[in-house]
Amino acid sequence: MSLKVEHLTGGYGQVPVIKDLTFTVPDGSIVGLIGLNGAGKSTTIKHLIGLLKPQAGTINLNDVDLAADTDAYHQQMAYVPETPVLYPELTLREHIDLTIMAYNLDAKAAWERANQMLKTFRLDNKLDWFPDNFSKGMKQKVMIVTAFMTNAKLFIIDEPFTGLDPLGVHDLIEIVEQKRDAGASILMSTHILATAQQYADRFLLLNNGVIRADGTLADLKAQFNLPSADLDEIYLTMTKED
Ligand SMILES: Nc1ncnc2c1ncn2[C@@H]1O[C@H](COP(=O)(O)OP(=O)(O)OP(=O)(O)O)[C@@H](O)[C@H]1O
Repeated sequence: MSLKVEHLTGGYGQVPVIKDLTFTVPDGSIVGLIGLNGAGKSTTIKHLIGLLKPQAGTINLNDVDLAADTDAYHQQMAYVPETPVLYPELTLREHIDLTIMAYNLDAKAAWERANQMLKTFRLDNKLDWFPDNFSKGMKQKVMIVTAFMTNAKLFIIDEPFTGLDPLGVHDLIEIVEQKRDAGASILMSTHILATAQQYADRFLLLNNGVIRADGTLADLKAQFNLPSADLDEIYLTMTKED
């Protein structure tokens, strides 16, 4: 079960950006996708959400193959992009209703989940606002609510910590941990290593489009032979290898 990626090679043209990636995001775990600017994190994510077509390899979520059954795959996953994408002509309430339709959710239960998160993010009194009236962080929170109100098995979050205030980061982590504890798989790309180290169960270190290391912090310490290092030191060591 969970997300299984095998021998994934892909990118934008003939020359691959990511090369032969094999990894899993197990059920009930938060995996941090870590790498320098240009390492291939966003390209990997674009493949996982079906925006790019692999040159080789397979992407499988709970036995549903992305290439073979794209709709069933998408029903099981939710994505929070780095830059919020909202419909300018729809209110916050209409974004929630649209998500209920797109994911075929039970409206009452979904609204209960959404209302809880809207309250946490202090957006519960802004249901009739349009996206133009929201700040960047507020738009990001709307994206988080519409993703996490679904029953997705896999949540992919691209660089979630940069646009949120510290309280927002804290609230997001609580929401992510609740989903993890309920058995979901979460993959998040980030440069904020201290936060990643605190909350992720496993890490995937990408360097120049290949996986340099994969595992828990203890696994990484062993792989890099740095028994007392933190994620920051391990990451810096990796970047100096080139
Ligand atoms: N639309 C595109 N067309 C062609 N090449 C691209 C495109 N987007 C990214 N690339 C290239 O793919 C490589 C990996 O980029 P990617 O955006 O996946 O990196 P990243 O790890 O997400 O970096 P960052 O931390 O800066 O977001 C880079 O060499 C980049 O130049």
